[in-house]
Amino acid sequence: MSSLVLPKHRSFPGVSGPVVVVVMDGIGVGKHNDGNAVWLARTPHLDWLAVNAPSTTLAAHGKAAGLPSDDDMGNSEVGHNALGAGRVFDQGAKLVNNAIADGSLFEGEAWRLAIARVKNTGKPLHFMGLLSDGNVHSHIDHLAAMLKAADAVGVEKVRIHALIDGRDVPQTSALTYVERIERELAAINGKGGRDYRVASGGGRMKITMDRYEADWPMVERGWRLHVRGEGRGFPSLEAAIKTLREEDPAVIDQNLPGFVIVDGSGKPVGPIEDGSAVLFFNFRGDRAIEITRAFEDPHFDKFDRGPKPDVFYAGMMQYDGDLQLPKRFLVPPPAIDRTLGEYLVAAGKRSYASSETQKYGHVTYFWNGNRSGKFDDARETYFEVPSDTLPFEERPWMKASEITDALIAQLKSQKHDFYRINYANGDMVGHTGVRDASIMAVEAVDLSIGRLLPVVKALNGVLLVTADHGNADEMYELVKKTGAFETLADGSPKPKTSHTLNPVPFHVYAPGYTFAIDTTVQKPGLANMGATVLHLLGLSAPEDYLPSLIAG
Ligand SMILES: O=C(O)[C@H](O)COP(=O)(O)O
Ligand SMILES: [Mn+2]
Ligand SMILES: [Mn+2]
Repeated sequence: MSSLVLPKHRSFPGVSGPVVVVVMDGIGVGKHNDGNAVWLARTPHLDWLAVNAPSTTLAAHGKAAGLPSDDDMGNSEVGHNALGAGRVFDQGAKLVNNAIADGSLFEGEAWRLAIARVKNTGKPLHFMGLLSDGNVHSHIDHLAAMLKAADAVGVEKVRIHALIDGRDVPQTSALTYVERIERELAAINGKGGRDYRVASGGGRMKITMDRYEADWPMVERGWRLHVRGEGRGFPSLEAAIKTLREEDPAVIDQNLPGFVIVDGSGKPVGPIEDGSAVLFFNFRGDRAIEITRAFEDPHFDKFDRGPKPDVFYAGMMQYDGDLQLPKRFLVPPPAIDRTLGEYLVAAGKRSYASSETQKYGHVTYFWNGNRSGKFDDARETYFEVPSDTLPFEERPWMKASEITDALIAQLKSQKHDFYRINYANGDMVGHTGVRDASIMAVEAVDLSIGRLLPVVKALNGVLLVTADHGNADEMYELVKKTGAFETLADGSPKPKTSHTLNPVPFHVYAPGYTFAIDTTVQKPGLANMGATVLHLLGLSAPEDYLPSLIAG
């Protein structure tokens, strides 16, 4: 293993104050139009930085973030991994594609044990996960490939627990995926001897996919539906979605209430019982960890699980390498090593990381290459501000002020060398599809940045302002070919809830220093952040890190 001790930077001794990175989650640089909440927002500080601070934009999606193609929008996981790791790693979406294409997924131990379990017991093989092609947490192609493979090896009974998306894909697109999966199931069942069906479901922001322990009752609701078969019954996934939409025409997919599928006599078709196997087919960890804990932790106390079924459980990936969660997984996760955080600890530098609950793991766990622990308790301080648990469009300022208060106090204490924070607003409010609330969200971030500027200046520090991917920069869906707004039946623009393909800003606020952007850097992207921070701290980056964005 190469040494973690880095030599001094060849020409720069390091700034005399702190280096601060602000990640404005979901604030990209998009077209100037009526759907761009970032452009529409009144942002005097970001505007000032764009004119007066060395600035550029960074690629934050597709291959620059380790995703299969440049049609893949960026997301928090891949974005923070790139920011914190100094290099681009092939990410879950791509690794799973490869493992399916070369067959290694089906040769792995987890798959073989799952199949063996259900063949021995005659119980169903359960697939749980996000039913869409968003490619952020999951991809429906992966599920389809596994269904075919299960059929090919003679698995008779399959049950699917479908989390409905509308957050990484258009806001009411669920039936597209329902139609696809029902087609796959019908093709398998049609040959005879198979009983493959959907067993339960619900909107991903209502059940199962909580993250960072923001809302355990969400996971409990999912557990009751998937495992115990307790919930409102419908004859099919399609009937459930259509009825729930009729009852509440304003509901968008991510917020659909949970349900179970029942047979003619009203009995749930697929509770998860002893002897079965459960494969959670999401590859991304943040929203997979809690349900995984419910399945695996013998001392689980976050809600009353009732009698825990004796099942074989595996995730698509291992979601947390430190905690070994889950123990079994279908595809090995990216081996993200030698992250910025680890190098800083080895260099004796002290770091502070903070956000509110919704993004807390982004600046800790994702930033550190999907490790939940610290590298060094003495040199690292992490601080979480509890997030609201109400709809974010109702509080678009979220906890930006509290994160800023804490950061300013820490900066003034002069205890740390490197600070990183994430403002969740642009992203979490952007995902609601409410444009006007998103404008306020961006303004709240700008206000907070305005408070940081004089503090950083007084300490002779440097503030780097960037984002992990776009979101609030496109609040209306665009017609691909023309770039015009898509419209709803009443002619109004169709709200967009997902991330964007846009680049993100990068500003270097460094009063008293004469930094310039290094314009020779090819295709600057998020993964250039690692070397940039090391440079500013007077350290030379490891050879395989992408170069610093600052000249010199
Ligand atoms: O999990 C989510 O909320 C979305 O799927 C992606 O958003 P994030 O990547 O910004 O967390
Ligand atoms: Mn994000
Ligand atoms: Mn997001």
